[in-house]
Amino acid sequence: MSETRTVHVSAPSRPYDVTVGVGLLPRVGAVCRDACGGDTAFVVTDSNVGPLYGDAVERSLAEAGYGTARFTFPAGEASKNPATLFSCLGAMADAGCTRDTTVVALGGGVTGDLAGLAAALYMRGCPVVQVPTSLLAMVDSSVGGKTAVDLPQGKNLVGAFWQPWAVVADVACLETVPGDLLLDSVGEVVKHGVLADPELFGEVTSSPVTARPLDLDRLAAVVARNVEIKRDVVDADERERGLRQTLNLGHTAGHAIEAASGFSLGHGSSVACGLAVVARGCAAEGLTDPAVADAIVAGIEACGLPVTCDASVDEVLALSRSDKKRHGDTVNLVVPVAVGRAEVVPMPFERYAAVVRRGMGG
Ligand SMILES: NC(=O)c1ccc[n+]([C@@H]2O[C@H](COP(=O)([O-])OP(=O)(O)OC[C@H]3O[C@@H](n4cnc5c(N)ncnc54)[C@H](O)[C@@H]3O)[C@@H](O)[C@H]2O)c1
Ligand SMILES: O=C(O)C(=O)C[C@@H](O)[C@H](O)[C@H](O)COP(=O)(O)O
Ligand SMILES: [Zn+2]
Repeated sequence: MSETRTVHVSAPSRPYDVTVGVGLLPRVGAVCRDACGGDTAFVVTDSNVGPLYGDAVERSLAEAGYGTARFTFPAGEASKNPATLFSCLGAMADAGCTRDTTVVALGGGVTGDLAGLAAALYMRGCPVVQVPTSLLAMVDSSVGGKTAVDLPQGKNLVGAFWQPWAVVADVACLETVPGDLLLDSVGEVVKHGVLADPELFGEVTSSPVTARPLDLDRLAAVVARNVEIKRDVVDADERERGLRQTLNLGHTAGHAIEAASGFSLGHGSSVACGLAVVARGCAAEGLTDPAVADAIVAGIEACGLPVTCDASVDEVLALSRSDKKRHGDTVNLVVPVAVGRAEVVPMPFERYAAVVRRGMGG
């Protein structure tokens, strides 16, 4: 019998539980009943996840007394845009959803971000329960309340903070995730290790968590540890005024690398690559001990994640200009100072450009 772990998030705007374990999908309805009440649920999912898990989740919701409707969009980052968001909102209106309807975000980070934003907007806000099915969504995006869609100008440019009412992470769902997508998610796990937990970093970089057959109990423990790391930051700084900016480690360059690839490189791989670029560049610029940078880059490589990319320095810098951590000419760069600690260092854009140039070997 596998252990079920509960991590409590005490975000000032809304406290909630994150439940992590094996075989939890049949509990989704009961969790929604306890956390949200109401009598209707609207399941948002993508074209890969819906056919796999949509029926099980709707069955559980029906058993808990909910009438259900479902919105399915084409899987992938290309759908994380205002057009899909407004289709989803229109489908909610067509289905007669009210303010008491619980939105159930069933899928990866794209689904969670899109459905979370739809829930924040529909009738000025209705409950959302995150049911993450990718490793990335379990360890990161389902927790903390950031929701968003992309614009052609950049990632996550339209969004809201909207904490979920509950999160249910059933690691058994990871069995159906293709190998390359499962590996991609490890980028955010490595990031959490570098931010806060040298032991986690050592564990996941020395022994792959994505090796088949999957060790679901180990994965559940890894997911719960990542959720605790993120929870500690979100509890302290829900609105990203200070400490939460550290969760963006690797993202200033990473989001640019992701966009420059036309989103063919996954978010986790882009973050891993952005982290490698920043670690090398910060070492070259005297901001990070070179031994720390070497350990980070070696760890990323050991996982099988990229430490270089096809994008040019100019492309990465141009795309970095729309980053949300830029204030005027100042970039708040998250600098890895040790494996287990990062600091936000404000710097002029030109200094950030030097970090990126040197980190990319330019
Ligand atoms: N809100 C946040 O705090 C936050 C944090 C990190 C990342 N993100 C966002 O999350 C997104 C990346 O998330 P992602 O990697 O989960 O992307 P995703 O949602 O596109 O999922 C990746 C792929 O895996 C498939 N998939 C998911 N679960 C599956 C399952 N159990 N079985 C089979 N296929 C499955 C999806 O259909 C998709 O094709 C990016 O848009 C990123 O910006 C948000
Ligand atoms: O939760 C956060 O805070 C994060 O920064 C987590 C990131 O992994 C995530 O990719 C987030 O969506 C990035 O936020 P953004 O504000 O840089 O778009
Ligand atoms: Zn991220």
